[in-house]
Amino acid sequence: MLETRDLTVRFGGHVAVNAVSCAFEPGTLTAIVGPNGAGKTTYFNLISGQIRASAGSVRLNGVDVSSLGAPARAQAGLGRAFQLTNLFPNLTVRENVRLAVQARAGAGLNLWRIWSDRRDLVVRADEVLEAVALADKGDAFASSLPHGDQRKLEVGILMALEPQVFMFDEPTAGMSVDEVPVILNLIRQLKADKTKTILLVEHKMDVVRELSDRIIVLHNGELVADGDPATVIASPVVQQAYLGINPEEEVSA
Ligand SMILES: Nc1ncnc2c1ncn2[C@@H]1O[C@H](COP(=O)(O)OP(=O)(O)OP(=O)(O)O)[C@@H](O)[C@H]1O
Repeated sequence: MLETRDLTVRFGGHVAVNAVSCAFEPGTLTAIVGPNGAGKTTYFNLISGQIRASAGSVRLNGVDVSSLGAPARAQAGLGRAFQLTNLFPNLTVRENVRLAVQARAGAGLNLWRIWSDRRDLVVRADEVLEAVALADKGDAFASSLPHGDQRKLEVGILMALEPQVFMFDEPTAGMSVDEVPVILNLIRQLKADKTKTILLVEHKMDVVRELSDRIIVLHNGELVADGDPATVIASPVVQQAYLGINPEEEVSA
């Protein structure tokens, strides 16, 4: 469904993502891990079109989308949660979700005109609010929500847009311990839909271990490991980067 071929970006002399070739299939959740500065967010930016590649390509359903900007890639089915930047702070929670539902239905963005005769859209918006556990906060302004609820709303908006590819960049960052399970449950629900491809950048290895079908590891912009979670987590590069364990010392100890 989604593929990067030799995807590369240089910032001045620095190669932040270096010839990364990888294909992502529907029905799988792939975690992208690696130490700080490894190029994970930059790789996401290249896929979603926030930045243009210096070389290589991004293909969606076999079509090269490399020349498209971020909005066109979103329309083509690449959905990315943007850590709160895609919320409308002065609209209510329900209005935020409704706008996304409307956009998905191709019904334009006039919040006040459409709702009386599109009961299906109302129902869908309410379903999404239920799914992200925000049904009781539908009338609150997005700006008034605590951080964790804003992150849930952001996921709700993404769900309402029904992309083919869901991209989550540290979806639980800044959330309190009791809020984390809600987001993880949502991602689990999305995973159950075998037509969706999910990419997840996440530092918390327990989350990665639990959710992912596959892990790829970036290091200095390069793809250095790719495989099933157990194998990749046990690999020297991950042990060293995340757990501070030097496998050679372990062996000699
Ligand atoms: N716009 C930019 N201009 C110059 N350098 C950049 C730019 N964006 C990223 N970089 C550099 O590219 C490298 C990769 O950064 P990136 O944010 O993708 O890493 P990351 O793996 O997401 O890190 P973290 O886990 O800390 O978020 C870093 O060295 C970073 O400083």
